[in-house]
Amino acid sequence: MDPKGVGMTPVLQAKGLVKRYGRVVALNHADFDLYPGEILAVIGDNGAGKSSLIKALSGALVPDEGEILLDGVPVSFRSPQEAQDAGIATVYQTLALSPALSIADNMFLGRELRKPGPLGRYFRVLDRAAMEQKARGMLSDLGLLTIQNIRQPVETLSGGQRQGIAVARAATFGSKVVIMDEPTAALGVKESRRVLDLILRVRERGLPIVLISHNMPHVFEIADRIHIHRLGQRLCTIRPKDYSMADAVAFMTGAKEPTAQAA
Ligand SMILES: Nc1ncnc2c1ncn2[C@@H]1O[C@H](COP(=O)(O)OP(=O)(O)OP(=O)(O)O)[C@@H](O)[C@H]1O
Repeated sequence: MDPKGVGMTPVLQAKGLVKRYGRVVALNHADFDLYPGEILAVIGDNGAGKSSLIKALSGALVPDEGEILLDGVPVSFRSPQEAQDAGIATVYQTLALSPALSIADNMFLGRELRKPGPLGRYFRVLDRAAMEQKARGMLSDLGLLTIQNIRQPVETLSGGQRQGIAVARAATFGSKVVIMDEPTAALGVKESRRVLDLILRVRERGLPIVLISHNMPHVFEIADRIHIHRLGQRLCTIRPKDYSMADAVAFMTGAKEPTAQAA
């Protein structure tokens, strides 16, 4: 599928990001564009600066130079919370879920619904029924209702199911962008399949996704565009249908240079 949003204002954009760690330049005038409704994969060799880029976009790192724009408006995040509040939801490899809490509790962690009226307002009584109903609705929208019991503690779920909860949570709360860092790295074949399907379903709902992955078959299967990062900057972006996986790896490692058009 062709990315729908290319040519429109990027949902999330970075221009000339620089991040130095002493003498190491992790980001060397890096640019980034994510368009509405697309799955953008970010690939690059170890140490190329992918994590630094993602951290800058998600508020976990403050760049030394450069600009970040959300819906065309310059933003500067001083913490991941600020980025999240602005609509940038990040699902990390090490998931920020509380294992002992239920699925519904995890989905509403920090955003609990209270009972209407004085019970909720003054006595802070949680509206469990409403949370469970909303959680169930969201999971079923995303095709995740193989999870039978919304009250079941998250520690009883598989890795793929946990990713599902984290993504559902990210997709529920007014997010504009979902960033997923190596979502399938720790998963088996079947579970990976489910997570890839989930990413496609999130796109169907209109949310653009940034997918950081070392898994070329996964990237080539689901990405609309691929941002290739090398030596702290964006080398080029390609469409999977125009190039082979071998080409992408060759660009990544520097074995081959992209055409002027891709660069
Ligand atoms: N906190 C830090 N302190 C010092 N150097 C750092 C720090 N974080 C990253 N770097 C350096 O910055 C460069 C880019 O690292 P980054 O983690 O962004 O790359 P990456 O593409 O995500 O790599 P990988 O695929 O291996 O995770 C590397 O040379 C790394 O050693």
